Amino acid sequence: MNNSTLAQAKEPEIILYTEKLEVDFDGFKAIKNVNFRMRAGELRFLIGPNGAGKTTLLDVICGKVKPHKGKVIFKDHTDISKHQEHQIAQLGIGRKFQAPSIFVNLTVMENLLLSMKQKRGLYATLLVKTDNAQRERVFQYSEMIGLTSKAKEKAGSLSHGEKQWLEIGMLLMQEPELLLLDEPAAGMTDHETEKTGELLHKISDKQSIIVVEHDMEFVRQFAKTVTVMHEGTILREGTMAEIQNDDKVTEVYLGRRVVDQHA
Ligand SMILES: Nc1ncnc2c1ncn2[C@@H]1O[C@H](COP(=O)(O)OP(=O)(O)OP(=O)(O)O)[C@@H](O)[C@H]1O
Repeated sequence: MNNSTLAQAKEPEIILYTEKLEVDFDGFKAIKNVNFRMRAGELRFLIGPNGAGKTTLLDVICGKVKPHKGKVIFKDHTDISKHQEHQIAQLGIGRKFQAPSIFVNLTVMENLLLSMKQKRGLYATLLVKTDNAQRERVFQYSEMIGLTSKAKEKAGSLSHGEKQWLEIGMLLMQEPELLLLDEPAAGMTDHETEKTGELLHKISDKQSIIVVEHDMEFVRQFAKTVTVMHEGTILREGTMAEIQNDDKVTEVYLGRRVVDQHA
């Protein structure tokens, strides 16, 4: 790293950056020399055609995939590229996958309680009495995800969109500083999609978020900054207006205008 890169990297507002990141799957380079960088409080959308390396980049950040080369620097310059997934989660990075992994036979409130950062085991948490601070947190996040009125309903009875919000709420209960979300609005109704976008903006008041997204209408409506990936590299970065007028971006999306398609 040269001096100017080092100076930039030490800027306090940078929450995460990767340096010359490379992921190799048996000789196939899914990520090639990626220098990704984001500031605290950003809501960053990651887009790109199928196979561009978006999910792999999230997998590396959360520790699910180990890079072949390069670094992933989080917050206070900790290189998390060799950390285990649970260590990375403890450091403050939370990942939500596309399929919800909620406990369908437990209530919304119980699901949130179980997700709380604590030393007790899973079921001990449900058996012992919750204290005021815990109840306050459950209330705060059930309110944020719009499920306060359904707090006592079984998670299995929620709509698809509500299940996704519950899982985001469960992630928030762990108080991560950086959330990684994979297509959070996939399969949602228009109304649910709109509410999800608003929720992401609310969360980004305090936390940083990276969203992998295919739905260009959703990105257009809610993105502040967009990173476009293509064939394992970062092709472009900018506002949606800049991205959708970029010839190279249009070209990798098979000549169609980015705003008109669902990649
Ligand atoms: N475990 C793996 N083993 C081998 N190849 C993999 C593995 N995971 C991903 N790949 C390959 O790496 C490339 C990038 O995949 P990745 O899932 O990161 O792309 P993506 O941009 O998220 O695509 P999509 O939008 O289709 O989900 C693809 O060519 C994929 O086939």
